[in-house]
Amino acid sequence: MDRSASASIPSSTADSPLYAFPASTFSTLLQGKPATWLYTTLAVVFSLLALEQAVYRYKKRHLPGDRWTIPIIGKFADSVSPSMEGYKKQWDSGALSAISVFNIFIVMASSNEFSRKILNSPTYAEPCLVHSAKQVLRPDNWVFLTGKDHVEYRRGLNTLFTRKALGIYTSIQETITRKHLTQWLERAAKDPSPQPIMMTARHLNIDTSLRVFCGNHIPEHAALDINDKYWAITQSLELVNFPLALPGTKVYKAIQARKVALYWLELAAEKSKLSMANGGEPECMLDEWVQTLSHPNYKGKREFSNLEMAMVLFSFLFASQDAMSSGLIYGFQHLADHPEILAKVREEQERVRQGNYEAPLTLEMMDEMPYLQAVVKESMRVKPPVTMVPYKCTKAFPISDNYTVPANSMVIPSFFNSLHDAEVYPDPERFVPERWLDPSGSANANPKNYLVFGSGPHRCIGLEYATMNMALVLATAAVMFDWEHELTPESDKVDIIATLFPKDGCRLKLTPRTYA
Ligand code: HEM
Repeated sequence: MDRSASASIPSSTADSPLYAFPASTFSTLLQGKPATWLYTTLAVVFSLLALEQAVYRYKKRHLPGDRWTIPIIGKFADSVSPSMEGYKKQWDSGALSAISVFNIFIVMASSNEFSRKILNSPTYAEPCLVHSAKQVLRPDNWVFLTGKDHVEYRRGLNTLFTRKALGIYTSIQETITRKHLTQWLERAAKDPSPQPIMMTARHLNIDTSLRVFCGNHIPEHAALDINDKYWAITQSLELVNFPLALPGTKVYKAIQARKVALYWLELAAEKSKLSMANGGEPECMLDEWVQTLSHPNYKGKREFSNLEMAMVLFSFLFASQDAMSSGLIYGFQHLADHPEILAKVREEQERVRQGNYEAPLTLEMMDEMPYLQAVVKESMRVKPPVTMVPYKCTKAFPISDNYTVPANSMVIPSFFNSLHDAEVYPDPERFVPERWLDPSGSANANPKNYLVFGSGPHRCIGLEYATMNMALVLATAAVMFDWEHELTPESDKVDIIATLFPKDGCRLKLTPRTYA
């Protein structure tokens, strides 16, 4: 899920030792002294600032990190414009390291051991999305459930990602993908110069998601409207936002966008229920879900209102839109930069499709494409869409023999170092899909290092769907056109907009492939 963030500030994490300044100390300052209000105020401010430093140092103990924190704002400036270089410096400073932003004490975990430990310790730590998430998703969204409630709710959603369900989604994905890639080619025919695929790939993804989730229960103009407005949601996922959702702010715009999306998704749930009640065949995720709910075996279990269903679908959109777009854009970029690998993808396509490039892909055909699957896996290893997820310690967390993360701190497991561990992935910066083809090779022998989708009770619920979608788009593109990457000084630089994107938006020149 796009919990990718870093030193973002969860609303609920406000741990305010500073503001618990005892009143008795305050009055002592005044007693029997000719202190003016100015002196008093200065004394209070000075004491608070000193206390801030003392608390920071007490919590940090021996962890690497600044010896002093910048008063009040801490590392706020770094979190406003995050850079991969900045993060890498932090991760490389130690397996655990400390920072503070607006008095929220944050422990960054960069090693595989500690990152996994946080993700798999629900009694000590639970996810806390970026600050704006509760406002954007609504606080009653299921993704904010924890513990047993979360496990039970999530169990009910597994039915949406069974192999049978994925089979239904494949044909929708295939249709939408072809439609969009054909439009890409039509635009390229009018203007053959390289164009960034940042927004076109995002549009392809959201259209695919909406159709997979809602089929034809959502009208075309509504899907376009949601796509237009969704960018406001992505922009609101900044690490730090203006705290009040006042008109004109990013969070306000994102809330308006969510209202539009929820309106259409709720209507789609209603239409799906009607269609299934009238004996329709399931054609999308909603239909699959409604059928499961009306099955005799389901009797007596939890019911879902139209609004609840809409909120679940919205959480999927929220979780997937940025991560899938990032994954797909880097998939195109990696293949363009490695023509020898793209050639092998095409050889595999030729073998499986047996010369029929128009025939729709099926799940069974995708099963016969191990090289393509290795490409997708490797692309996300080299450039993980989500590099870290913020968690919050619900109580003091003895994470190692000599360090306990204080209660209410934020802990951020990072995935980058696990995915770039040279012992598991030799030459880790290189894009080498072959490393996944050897079943006894170090990449396959160490599945615990592959944290692209997280780990533990909150591990990504949509991972099969996401990887299948990326594979399907790249496979279809590989047979429809050639793409050339226009290298710019920004191509290898990373923009962190919730997830990772190439700074220049990945500029591609497309040329249709023709078959005799
Ligand atoms: C390339 C695409 C994707 C990536 C890289 C990705 C990555 C992640 C990560 C890292 C997490 C947090 C895991 C943790 O805390 O241990 C997550 C959670 C989640 N993801 Fe994904 N995700 C992707 C696509 C999707 C899709 C397509 C869906 C739904 C259709 C989805 C739905 C979710 C949900 C609902 C959660 C929260 C699960 C929970 O809290 O139980 N994601 N994802």
